[in-house]
Amino acid sequence: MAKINFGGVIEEVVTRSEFPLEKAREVLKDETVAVIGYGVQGPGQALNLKDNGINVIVGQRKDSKTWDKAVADGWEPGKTLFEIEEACERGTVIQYLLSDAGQITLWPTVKKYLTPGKALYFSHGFGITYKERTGIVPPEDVDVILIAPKGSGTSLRRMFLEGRGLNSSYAIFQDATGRAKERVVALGIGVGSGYLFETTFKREVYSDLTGERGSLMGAIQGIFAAQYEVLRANGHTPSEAFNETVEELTQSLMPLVAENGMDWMYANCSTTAQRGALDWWKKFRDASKPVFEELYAEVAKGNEAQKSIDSNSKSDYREKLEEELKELRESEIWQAGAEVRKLRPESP
Ligand SMILES: NC(=O)c1ccc[n+]([C@@H]2O[C@H](COP(=O)([O-])OP(=O)(O)OC[C@H]3O[C@@H](n4cnc5c(N)ncnc54)[C@H](O)[C@@H]3O)[C@@H](O)[C@H]2O)c1
Ligand SMILES: CC(C)(O)[C@@H](O)C(=O)O
Ligand SMILES: [Mg+2]
Ligand SMILES: [Mg+2]
Repeated sequence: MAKINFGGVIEEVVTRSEFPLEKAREVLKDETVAVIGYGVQGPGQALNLKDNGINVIVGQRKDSKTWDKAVADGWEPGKTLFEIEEACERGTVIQYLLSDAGQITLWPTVKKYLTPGKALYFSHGFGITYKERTGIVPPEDVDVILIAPKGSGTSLRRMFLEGRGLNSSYAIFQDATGRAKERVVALGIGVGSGYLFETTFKREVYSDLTGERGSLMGAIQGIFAAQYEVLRANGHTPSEAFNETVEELTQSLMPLVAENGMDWMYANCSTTAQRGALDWWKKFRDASKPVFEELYAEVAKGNEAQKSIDSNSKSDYREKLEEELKELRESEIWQAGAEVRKLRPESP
């Protein structure tokens, strides 16, 4: 494993050059990888594994939209696409990619097929870490492993097709066969990861729940809304407020930050922007840090997991969710955004 100095802290990572695809194929040559669930991660991981020459089948509920999607993606019923139970029976690696709530419901069924020597694979530390709440306790004679792509399943597939790779974390919760490490790393490379960094199930779920509620989605949406509302309240038009809040960030600055870092961005904007951004960032950090601390504490107590389990198990879950998503979709900022996106010269 390569030792990398991340800003003064040495970590070990697995790169594709030290664990090439040929090695992954060799490790997995006698395995049948059953990808259970074809929502967001399922398609990305299953298609990348297939294109990487791994023996993979998909397990999905019949008579569902996602079954039809799997067929449209080229999975063949009875050959590479099966009902969940049949796929679990055929798989030697069971990639448990149902929604976290679906994993709880289906656990008694899936557990039956975890015969000795199989591997149970997750892309989230949720089910295992919060086992008192999920009831997911695997038998002791199977490997329990995790590859968590750090991004959407949509990006996992898109980046793979572009010859790039999304980074993933990996973890071993249980090594029953003595092969858990080579299995998990081979699967990580097989699903198209750019490189792999080590974690535990607990650290994965704590950081993931914090990130998606925080700077990846929750906090950023909150900051977008706050700035947009202030600009609008002060007489700025929707197009001006949206461009100055979101469009410039995603289209101009973030690609540069992705390439070079925020430190470079600070060094390569106007002196005026530089002065202001240097003066204001600590104020924003200090204002938001207590919220992040509260968020992390809620995650660590299991309250965020419980909220998500409870809301997912309500009978009117879908309707309530649709109402909340509609509110976001119909908010002025995202309505303005839809128009701004259409005006991009490259838009169809
Ligand atoms: N969405 C992402 O991009 C992403 C990123 C990293 C990790 N993850 C993790 O990967 C796993 C899968 O997430 P996802 O977003 O792809 O899931 P999802 O919400 O898209 O659902 C996946 C599948 O679960 C099936 N399902 C849900 N409830 C079911 C039930 N009761 N019985 C049978 N099938 C059921 C759905 O039909 C669907 O095919 C989760 O552990 C998630 O935390 C997701
Ligand atoms: C793609 C995300 C936000 O990183 C993932 O964690 C999820 O749960 O969908
Ligand atoms: Mg997540
Ligand atoms: Mg995530």
